[in-house]
Amino acid sequence: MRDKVTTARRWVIKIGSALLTADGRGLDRESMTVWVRQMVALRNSGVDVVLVSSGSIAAGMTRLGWKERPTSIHQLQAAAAVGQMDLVHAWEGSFEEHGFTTAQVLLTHDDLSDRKRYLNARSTLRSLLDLGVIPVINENDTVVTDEIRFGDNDTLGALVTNLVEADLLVILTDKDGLYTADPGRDPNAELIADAMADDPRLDAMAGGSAGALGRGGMQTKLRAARLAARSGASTVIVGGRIEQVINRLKAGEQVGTLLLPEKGMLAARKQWLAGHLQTRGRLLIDDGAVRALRSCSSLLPVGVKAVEGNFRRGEMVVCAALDGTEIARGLVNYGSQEASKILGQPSESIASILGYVDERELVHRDNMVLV
Ligand SMILES: Nc1ncnc2c1ncn2[C@@H]1O[C@H](COP(=O)(O)OP(=O)(O)O)[C@@H](O)[C@H]1O
Ligand SMILES: N[C@@H](CCC(=O)OP(=O)(O)O)C(=O)O
Repeated sequence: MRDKVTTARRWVIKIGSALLTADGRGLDRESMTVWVRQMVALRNSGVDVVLVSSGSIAAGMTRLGWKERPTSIHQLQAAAAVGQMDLVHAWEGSFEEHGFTTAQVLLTHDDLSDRKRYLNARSTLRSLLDLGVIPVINENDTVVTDEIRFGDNDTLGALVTNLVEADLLVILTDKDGLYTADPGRDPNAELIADAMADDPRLDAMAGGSAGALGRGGMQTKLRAARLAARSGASTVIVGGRIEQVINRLKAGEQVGTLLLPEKGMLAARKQWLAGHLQTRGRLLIDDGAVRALRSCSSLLPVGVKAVEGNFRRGEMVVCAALDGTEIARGLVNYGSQEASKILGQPSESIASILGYVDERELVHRDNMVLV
């Protein structure tokens, strides 16, 4: 099941206040550099990374010397305005050490509910990703009012996952994952490894309240997983202090709780795939591959006879039989130049031909619609 994590090409990583601010002692810059190192490795392996970072209010409180979280919205907004400076400064400095550029993106509910602004935000984020920039997103706390704020960044993380069509939402928090009960209160609570996001039994388990610094607790993380599932994305809720947590997730290790979208949701993604993307090229496939695709298998390079067009990894291509009949469309795992080199070859040879392996499939069945 962890292949949903290892094969995901676009990750939204949300880091909560409880983790980022070292339990209220200001920003935990040391941990931030550790996560940055891993996010850089992820990016270098070809995965797009979008960071949703909380912590502005908590960082601002420390800067202003406040011990207690204020209750007045204006004081919270003032703290957020102060702390956001610290926050982006710390992320920027840390990514810069690895030669990566960051961008601050502050969003409000209105930005995502108004179609024009939604599309605008989407284009900007896509452009940033195309430029190889790491977007660092938070809620625009200074302008939102209580009634319209997301409040917790779990929800924001999920909406950003939908917005950028990410395959995976990773919620880093202060507990190792979702437990059968709040582990702070129940010593017998057990970690859940995998579940369907829509499993109703999870509601009672996530019922406990948030920690002192976070806003949502597990309830909002579960809701976020369900929101992310709407666009076919999986969610991992995992402890941000687990050593090498991002690297281990990428390697397929079973850390944290994986919440999967239901099958119907995947169908929705496929519907979207079918209707909304321009195709950039064509793969001509042999009869064996036609049969494999029609029985819902992935397309392997071995079944491809010719590559037409100029496309990049992640773009939509047509898979057609040798007589030109269109069989399927899907998102391709290798650009046209690489695809031409590995066509007709067994997947085991990809590494020796290209010098690296992204995926053994040319088009994975999850990213393919039969025509
Ligand atoms: N079933 C559960 N499993 C794990 N943690 C839970 C559960 N129910 C409630 N919690 C609480 O949720 C907290 C994490 O949420 P929160 O404080 O909002 O963190 P963050 O700032 O990372 O969003 C945990 O510290 C824990 O006290
Ligand atoms: N946007 C605000 C609040 C977000 C917040 O605390 O969220 P979370 O840590 O995810 O529960 C901030 O940056 O402090």
